[in-house]
Amino acid sequence: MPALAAPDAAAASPASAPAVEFAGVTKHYGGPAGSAVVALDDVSLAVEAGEIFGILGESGAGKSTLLRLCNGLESPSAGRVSVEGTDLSTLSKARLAAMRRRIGVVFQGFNLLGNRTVRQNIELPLKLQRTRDREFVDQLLDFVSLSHRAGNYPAQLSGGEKQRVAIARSLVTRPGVLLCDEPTSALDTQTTHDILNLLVHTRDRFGTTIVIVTHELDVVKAICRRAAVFEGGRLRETLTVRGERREKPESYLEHARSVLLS
Ligand SMILES: Nc1ncnc2c1ncn2[C@@H]1O[C@H](COP(=O)(O)OP(=O)(O)OP(=O)(O)O)[C@@H](O)[C@H]1O
Repeated sequence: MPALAAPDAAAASPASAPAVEFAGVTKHYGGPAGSAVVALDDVSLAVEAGEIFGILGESGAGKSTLLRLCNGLESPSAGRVSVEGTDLSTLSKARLAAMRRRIGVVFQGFNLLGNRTVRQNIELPLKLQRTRDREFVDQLLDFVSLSHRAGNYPAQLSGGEKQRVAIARSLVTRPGVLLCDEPTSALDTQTTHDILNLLVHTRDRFGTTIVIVTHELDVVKAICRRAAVFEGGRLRETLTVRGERREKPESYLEHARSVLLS
């Protein structure tokens, strides 16, 4: 198993606009009996193009809300969310839809269609746009090492394979930004390592900026250059990951040995 690639190998020049920028963003939701829940409170952060950026926080910290604002599923109560230099609130419905195709999403639960094959799942976003790109789909199947599984259905795949299909599907519209919501929480240690490797390769090959929401510090340590720590909707601190990344063991047995015998 190769070690993970350097976390900032493809970081873009500082001159380019941030891939994602929050400027003074607050998000309220209506609570019971007219009360309001403040899910995000005056959050400002910038994710550089080509960066793999972590979002950390305990349950209810506001992580999912931040992702929904990033891909324009929700709009802020105050402040500005920009993607690739464009303030999402300035976009017409059609242009927001086009922008959302520049933003891929990968979920903890994979969200694959059970009655479609691996290839059909990957092709689905193109089909919804009434386009085809068979050659790119073939390239993506190869990229995620699933060419031999193209005709299989999700139920015939392992969790790691399902997540690789989901990653290929998220890349088929060639997004500039990939949002990952707890992408490895349902996976074992070795499979987590493989998926994190794939995310690093995605950034290196396609230049994709990756924002990864997780509660797993090891995940951030393995692939992120920086991570924002949220508590109760507030950005408490943005940390720069320091030190040597621990190389993951070659096999599950070695991992078990290193944990149980040390
Ligand atoms: N649609 C909604 N309506 C009302 N309150 C909401 C809504 N969505 C989120 N909240 C509240 O906003 C706060 C932040 O929620 P959010 O889901 O963003 O947190 P999270 O960090 O992603 O949590 P988890 O890790 O459990 O998914 C919580 O108090 C939550 O109850």
